Order: sequence, then structure tokens, then C-alpha cells
Amino acid sequence: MSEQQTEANSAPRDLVISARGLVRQYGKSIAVDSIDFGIARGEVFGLLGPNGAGKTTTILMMLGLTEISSGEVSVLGFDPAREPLKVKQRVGYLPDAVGFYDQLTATENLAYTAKLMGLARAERAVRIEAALARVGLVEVADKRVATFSRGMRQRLGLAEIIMKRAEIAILDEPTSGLDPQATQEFLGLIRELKAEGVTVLLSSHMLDQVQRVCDRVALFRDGRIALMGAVPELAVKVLGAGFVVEVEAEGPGIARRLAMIPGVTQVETLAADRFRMTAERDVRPDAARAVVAGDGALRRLSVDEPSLEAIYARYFQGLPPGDVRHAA
Ligand SMILES: Nc1ncnc2c1ncn2[C@@H]1O[C@H](COP(=O)(O)OP(=O)(O)OP(=O)(O)O)[C@@H](O)[C@H]1O
Repeated sequence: MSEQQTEANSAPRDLVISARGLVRQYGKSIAVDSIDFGIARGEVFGLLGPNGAGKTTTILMMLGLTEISSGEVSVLGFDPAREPLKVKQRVGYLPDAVGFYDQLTATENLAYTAKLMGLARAERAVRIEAALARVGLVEVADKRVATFSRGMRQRLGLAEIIMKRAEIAILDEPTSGLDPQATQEFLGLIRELKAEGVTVLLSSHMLDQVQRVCDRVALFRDGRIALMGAVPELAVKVLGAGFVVEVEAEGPGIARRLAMIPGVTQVETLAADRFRMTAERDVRPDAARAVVAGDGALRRLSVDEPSLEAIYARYFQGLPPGDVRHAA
């Protein structure tokens, strides 16, 4: 069974986006080559991979903005190819270069979209003000967008998604070109969207950022999804190791008790009261219980999460260096 099938079968139930055998061909070249995935409501899902791997084409198919050659994709139960407007009403899209009217102010730009959405004047005003406040643009609400930095444009793009009350936000490289502070603020806004139940799809080359906000990621390679899952799961598959948990505790038979925890592959005794465990998942709660159950005294538990950067580098090791450099 392939990675994709395994993942599709174990994907959570409340899927807001699902793709089956999705293909996009341009003439003889295949941009997206029979991919399957499911994204659950409220998830932050990352699309990763080198330039040209098929991420943007996949996004465009979900939005009904490019044709599907074969296979199917469903977004909130709609077929984007047949009902693109239904999808557009419910899904917010932040492309790489956000297209606002430069000569209009931030408020006027949002008002234009709100009008197209058919919102009544009073409702428009309320929603626009609230959205601009959420992204921290109230003070420049009446400034022309021509004067905005990239970070401000990106935030205005997010304000539009918030104003729409989109159920899904699709963000293509949202933090590229932002300075570290603007990036942090933007990631904070993504977390807030998730907290409100919005599903976020994020394409990015910024691996550490992806790791900080994404629940799961899909690694694209040559139009296919080569790997998909939560970062710790991928670490086990690619690096052969997952979490490293260190335990400081005193008591009898601790190493033996730790070794009995399901998912633990190795326990090293570093000192009489220090142990290092390698595990397939974050076993800290189980380790705490095991120590206490044996009448031990627990002093410290720490975990080293695997890095997406390391997983990615190892995975793409076989590729020509140019490809990896572009992507990272
Ligand atoms: N309109 C088009 N006509 C022909 N080929 C295209 C078109 N759009 C994309 N492609 C090709 O499809 C493949 C996938 O491109 P896509 O833009 O989806 O990749 P990507 O993973 O989003 O890359 P990037 O990180 O550079 O955005 C590439 O080989 C690209 O050249």
C-alpha cells in the first residue's frame, strides 16, 4: 500500500477537502500526478516541496481556477470545476501576489469585495472594521494600498478572508518576503484562525514556520505527494527515529518501566537518575505515569521534537542539489 493510500484511509472523518486521483496535465507534461489527500475541519495543513512540484496547481484545482485533467476534488462538498462560485463564497484565497486596487484605501478595497458578496451596507461596515482590527490595520484603514508594504498587503489579504467569514483559508507562500516580526505576527494570525475553527491550507518553503503552525504536511515531489502526515510521524518514516524524551527521576526499576511503554524503541541510562528514551510519539505523559506508579520521584521531563528541516533534507538527499536549494 502506498503512502498516499495509507494516509487517505487513516485521515480524520470530517473532511472539508478531499482529493482522489487528482491529475493536471499541461500538454504532455504532468504537473500533478494522481494525488489523494483529505483535510479535516480546523486543521492547518502545509503543502511543501521544491519549485515546480505541483503545489500551486493543486491549489488552483481546489479553487476551480484551473481545469482538472482527471480524478476529483471536493471542497466543502462542492465540485470546484462545476460550482466555482459556491467554493469562492466559502473559501478565502491569498495568492502569492495579492491583487488589490492600489489607488483605493484598505477600507475601500474590502468594501468593494463586500459589495460583490452582496452584503448590506451596515453589515459591510461592521465586518470591515472588525476584520481590519483583527489584523492590526485600523490605523491605516484610510490609506491607499499603494503605500502598503508587502506585510501590510498580506494582512489586508487575511482581513478579506476574515471579512468573508471563510470556512477555509488557502494561503500561497504567505510569509515569503516578510521580515521576522511581520512573519511572527502573520503566523499568530494563522493560529487565531485555527482557534476559530477555520481550516487553513498553507503552501510554503519556510520549513521552521510550517512546523510551528501546521498540524500535518504533505511533501510534494514531481507532482506527487511523496510523504504526508504530522511531523513526528514523518520523522519516524524518514529519519527512523521520532521523539527523544529525557527523564530525570529517582526510584526503583525506572529504566525497565520506561521500556515497557508502548511506542518506546530504546531507553538509555545516562546516570542513576537520568534516562533518554527514543519513541515513536510524545510519550511524556506515559513516562510520568510510569515513574509515579513505581513510587519514583519525577524531577524533569523534556522532549526534542524532530525538525522538519532535517526530515526534508534527508528526504530530498537523492535529488540534484539545485532542487533542494530552491525549496529550502
Ligand atoms: N499554465 C501552465 N502551463 C504549463 N505548465 C505549467 C503551467 N502552470 C504550471 N505548470 C508546470 O506545472 C508544474 C507544477 O507547477 P506549480 O506551479 O504547481 O509548482 P509549485 O510546486 O507551486 O512551485 P512553486 O514553489 O515554484 O510555486 C511545473 O513544472 C510548471 O512548470
